[in-house]
Amino acid sequence: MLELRNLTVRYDKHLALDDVSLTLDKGETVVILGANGAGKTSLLKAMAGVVRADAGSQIVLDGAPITGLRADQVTNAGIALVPEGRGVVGLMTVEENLRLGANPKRARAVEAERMELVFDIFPRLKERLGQYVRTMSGGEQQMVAVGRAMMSNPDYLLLDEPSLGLAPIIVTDMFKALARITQTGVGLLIVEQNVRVSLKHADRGFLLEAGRITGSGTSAELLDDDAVRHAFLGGNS
Ligand SMILES: Nc1ncnc2c1ncn2[C@@H]1O[C@H](COP(=O)(O)OP(=O)(O)OP(=O)(O)O)[C@@H](O)[C@H]1O
Repeated sequence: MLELRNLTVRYDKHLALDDVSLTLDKGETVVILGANGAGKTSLLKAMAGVVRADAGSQIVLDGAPITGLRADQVTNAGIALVPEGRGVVGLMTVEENLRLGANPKRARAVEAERMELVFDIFPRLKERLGQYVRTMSGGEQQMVAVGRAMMSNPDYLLLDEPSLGLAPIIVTDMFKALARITQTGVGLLIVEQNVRVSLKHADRGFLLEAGRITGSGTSAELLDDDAVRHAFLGGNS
């Protein structure tokens, strides 16, 4: 289990995350819903070791504290981040991008086996191995980003707005691929503004407003929640 206990993040005097606590199990999908500037990216970056958490914050992986680890150490511990904007290398091919994600320290399976799993999840990547990523569509680039993160053999995958800028049909395909990833036992933490689609695919969710958790529940509960409807789904729709 991955646990956040009282996670607080500050940029100088600005409090971006205030005492956030939550848990994520292997094989489950949890979504963090929040408007622009709510702190969603900061939450994932703190978990991934990209930004520093304040004193008193605890990030705990299977009972062991991992607070303060560097990004590469967090990846070695089994947590992979798919950043906003995807972070793929446009001037490299699909294959080169995937190999960048391979992590010898977590080589429970050899690189070729990881690659086969990625092709199983995203068959198109196998067909496009030699294509330069910058020539790919947004949806295909998102496949490369998720595939690359999967190459590190993570137990937990953190995804920053995986649906951003994608057409609805592509978003549906992406969430189907993510569901396939959870079937392999990986836990997913997804931050999203696309409330309907993400709740449809998630087990549970949290509402993040101005750096604080203001609500939580199963996906069905959140879809039925007045505050969620009001904030994200256009009133009573
Ligand atoms: N490096 C930084 N320096 C100063 N302030 C920052 C920094 N990064 C984020 N912030 C501020 O922290 C708050 C939370 O930002 P964050 O990017 O985590 O929100 P978000 O929910 O991901 O927003 P968005 O959906 O717009 O990406 C915002 O007010 C933002 O301006």
